[in-house]
Amino acid sequence: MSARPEIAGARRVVVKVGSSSLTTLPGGLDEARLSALVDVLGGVRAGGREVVLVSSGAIAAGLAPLGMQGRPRDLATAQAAASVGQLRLVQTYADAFARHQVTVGQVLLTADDLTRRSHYRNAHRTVERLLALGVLPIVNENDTVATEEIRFGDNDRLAALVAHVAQAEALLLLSDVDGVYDGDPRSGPAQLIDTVRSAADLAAVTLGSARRNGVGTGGMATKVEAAMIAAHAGVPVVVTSTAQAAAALAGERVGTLFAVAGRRPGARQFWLRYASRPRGRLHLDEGAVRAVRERNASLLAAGITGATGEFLADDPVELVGPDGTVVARGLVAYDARELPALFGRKTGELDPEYRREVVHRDEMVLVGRRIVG
Ligand SMILES: Nc1ncnc2c1ncn2[C@@H]1O[C@H](COP(=O)(O)OP(=O)(O)O)[C@@H](O)[C@H]1O
Ligand SMILES: N[C@@H](CCC(=O)OP(=O)(O)O)C(=O)O
Repeated sequence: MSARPEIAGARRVVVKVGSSSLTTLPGGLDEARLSALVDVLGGVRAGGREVVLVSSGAIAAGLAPLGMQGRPRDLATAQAAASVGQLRLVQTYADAFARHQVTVGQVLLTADDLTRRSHYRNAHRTVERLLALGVLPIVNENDTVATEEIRFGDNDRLAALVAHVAQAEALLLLSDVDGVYDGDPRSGPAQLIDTVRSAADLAAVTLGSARRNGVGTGGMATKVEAAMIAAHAGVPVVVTSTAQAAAALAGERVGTLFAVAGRRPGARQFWLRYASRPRGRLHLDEGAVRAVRERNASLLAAGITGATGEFLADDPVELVGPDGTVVARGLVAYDARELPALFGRKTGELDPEYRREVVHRDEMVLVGRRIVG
């Protein structure tokens, strides 16, 4: 039996690989390393498992062809580099996977594709259909159209969301370091962490950011945050180096395992907690806060004192207590402009069309539990 049966037994895996494993600053795309990873994933596919690849590297792969020396600081140039680099990246993958008789498909996502619920369902359907057709989806952020405000920013978090979208049974976060250490191994001796079962296991850990002059973006902090999100959503995660990918997927004890820390939540609950972007706020009185927090109740108009934001019915909003604390997140049943006439009114006093809950319990998640740190 393997050391990590939950990884060895996973039939559908999401594998995320970072820029630092695929590219070098002076040379651009490192085809030998990319090809070595494809050989591993080709083998995994031949063994009957499904793979979704989340690959960074578009911007880094575009630098050398454009004669650029470093990662561009301005958005427009980074987008231009991504436009050139993404094409090279997927073409190189397509050629390498073809040698394993595996067809690949490109899936470019913007944050909006996951923060809007209808788009989220659409992304799920697309990935599901690609897998059903035997295609290996290669996912990246759609850098050429993503603007600063709407970026995922780092692909580690994107990979955690994709693991949920794809209903994966394991997530592998690959980088140039073989696991999570108790301190940045570049800055001195550090100890590898074998397993993380809760945030407490990371209490004494220092997580550095990516090298300033390197090609990666997030460093270990974004990987750990992404791993915690996935583990809380019922997906076990291994953080390790690309060189150890085969061993990790075979369930060997390499890198750092983030053990499953929660039951897999429903799609809507997961989406609300981790992927949605609130479009406004509802201000609750004390009674409403207690009802929502302690009695598992839906939010009724009677307990709302005000609202801010330009939201429409079915948008995600934050539910805020009188002291400004965010209590919950939920889907609001009315447009912002309809609400002021309802505030503080008992349900029986309202016109029949306004008698439904402002936020239904089934469309709400309580907030206040930090998942990292
Ligand atoms: N506590 C830590 N444990 C392991 N690596 C760390 C830690 N803190 C910082 N790092 C650094 O994070 C880097 C990986 O992040 P990054 O360059 O963003 O990777 P990628 O491009 O593969 O996503 C490693 O090179 C490592 O030196
Ligand atoms: N979408 C960007 C990747 C951003 C990113 O997260 O990079 P990395 O830290 O290397 O995983 C690109 O393809 O260049």
